[in-house]
Amino acid sequence: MTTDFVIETRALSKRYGGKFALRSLDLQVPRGHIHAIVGANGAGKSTLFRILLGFLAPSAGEARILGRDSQRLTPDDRGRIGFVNEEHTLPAWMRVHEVTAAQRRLYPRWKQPLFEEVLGHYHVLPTQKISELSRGERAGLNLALALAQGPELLVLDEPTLGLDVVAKRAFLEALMYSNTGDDCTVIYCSHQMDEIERVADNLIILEQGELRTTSAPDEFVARVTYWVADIPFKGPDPRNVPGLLQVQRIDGLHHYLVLDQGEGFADFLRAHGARSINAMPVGLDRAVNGFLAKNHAAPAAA
Ligand SMILES: Nc1ncnc2c1ncn2[C@@H]1O[C@H](COP(=O)(O)OP(=O)(O)OP(=O)(O)O)[C@@H](O)[C@H]1O
Repeated sequence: MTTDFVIETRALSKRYGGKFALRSLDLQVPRGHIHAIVGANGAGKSTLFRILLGFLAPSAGEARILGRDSQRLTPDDRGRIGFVNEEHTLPAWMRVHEVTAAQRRLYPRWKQPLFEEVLGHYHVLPTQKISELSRGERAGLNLALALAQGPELLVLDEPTLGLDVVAKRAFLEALMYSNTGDDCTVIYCSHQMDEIERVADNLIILEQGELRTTSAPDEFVARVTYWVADIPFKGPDPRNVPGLLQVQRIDGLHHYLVLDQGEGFADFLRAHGARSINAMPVGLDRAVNGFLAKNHAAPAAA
């Protein structure tokens, strides 16, 4: 058993009929910090979470969470893990103070001041029914409940889906506040790169059930560059462009998004007749989406 990793999978596969949702995934998530999992729709993120939480059995391989086999979690193990998903399901007929009291009885490590601090980001009254809360308020309540359990690991499956900018900001601030002591590891999946850029310390990219890369978000961003070149005629055959993620021709200029290319890329463009060349950094959104789009549609040959 390795306790340095809050999550560890070995050759983890999940197949639904003829379709692989996870393919021989080897993933290690170290303790501490906020880890974001990103991937296109259907990449296997929710499947991974469901296996890790013991809701779903793998087809092959193993998954460990907090050092335990995810398929053999005890109630005590589950008490060390908080889970929030996009649905924010709580009993609709209960009042906020009733839900809170029930949770407080359930979790011996309950942290009332933290609960109040996190819920304080929202204008929720203790006497309100769950059914009366807005989606963002329900998300905030869910997060406050999950954090107040004092979990060692908090698993969030697209927790800010459908929230407006203000609710999203409140959610993220609460999340970052909770993580300041680093005694709670957060693993979180989202399609919202602006959020990930703000809160995540580590970026895990899944593609078609396989692990593509793990690194700090800014390290990943530094690997991707955007080049605009004035090349007469068609320019080089896209199949020969090193590290190509995307190419577009706009107003007679070639726009290239490339991975792992240094200054040598300018030489490549010059060798193909480029007259003016500009390299620009990109944000996480463009870097990740360019990376993921590469295998969705190969660039057409010139
Ligand atoms: N119960 C199921 N039966 C059959 N196929 C399934 C089932 N659940 C998921 N899949 C398939 O497994 C793959 C992974 O799905 P999963 O929900 O894990 O992806 P995801 O990365 O969470 O996607 P999204 O970003 O769209 O939420 C998809 O191709 C999906 O169609």
